[in-house]
Amino acid sequence: MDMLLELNDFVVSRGRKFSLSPVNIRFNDPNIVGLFGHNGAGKTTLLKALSGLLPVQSGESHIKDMSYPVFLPDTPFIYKFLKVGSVPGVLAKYFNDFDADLGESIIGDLSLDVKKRVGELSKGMEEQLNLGMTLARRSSVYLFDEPLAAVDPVTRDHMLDLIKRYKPNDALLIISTHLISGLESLFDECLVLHNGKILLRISVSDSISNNQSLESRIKEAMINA
Ligand SMILES: Nc1ncnc2c1ncn2[C@@H]1O[C@H](COP(=O)(O)OP(=O)(O)OP(=O)(O)O)[C@@H](O)[C@H]1O
Repeated sequence: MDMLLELNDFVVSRGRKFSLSPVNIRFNDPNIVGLFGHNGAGKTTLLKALSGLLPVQSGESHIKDMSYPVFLPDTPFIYKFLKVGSVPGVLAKYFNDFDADLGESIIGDLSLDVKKRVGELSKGMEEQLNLGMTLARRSSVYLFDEPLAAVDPVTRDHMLDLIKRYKPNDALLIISTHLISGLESLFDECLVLHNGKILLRISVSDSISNNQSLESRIKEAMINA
């Protein structure tokens, strides 16, 4: 399997007080990766720097086919004044990698009223629209920053379905989250960050075959850090 994402001595600083330690990691498989860690561990910093939204102090990142990663921020990014039906056409103008036909079909799947403005949607529907439109972009690497944080359990299930249905089979997806319980079936592997360092990388299938709960492995790593 080709490399999908590789970081070599990747260093990002936020002022004088926080820095990612040189991160060295490689992802070859088109997995769904859970990115865990305490508040302030550096999850957003890592995802934003990989997306080109924060400067990198040193080191480098490589992505398959030199494509750009697709980033889903932790707050909705689609303008609220847009009519839902116009969103795919607008995003296709912003993003070269946006598949407008796929965007329209995802809106159809979500049963959204295309005549409503985005700002008139419920919070959960708006979150699903933002997630769905992010999945309508085509890339080898997707980076989602806490997409499941502020939604009720039913909406969360809809969002998990969206991810499973529309994540390209050959792409890597890294999701930062504080939720472990109930998401074991989503992740193929998990990373734990602490103070800007990767503390733990575990494959979910190894954890299951060792009869360990994913939640206890991750909590143990965070508590003992
Ligand atoms: N705009 C900023 N300017 C300076 N420092 C910042 C800024 N944003 C975050 N930081 C600092 O960078 C460090 C890492 O924060 P980051 O947001 O990456 O953590 P996180 O793991 O995503 O946390 P959370 O789970 O709370 O979202 C923290 O010490 C934080 O205070």
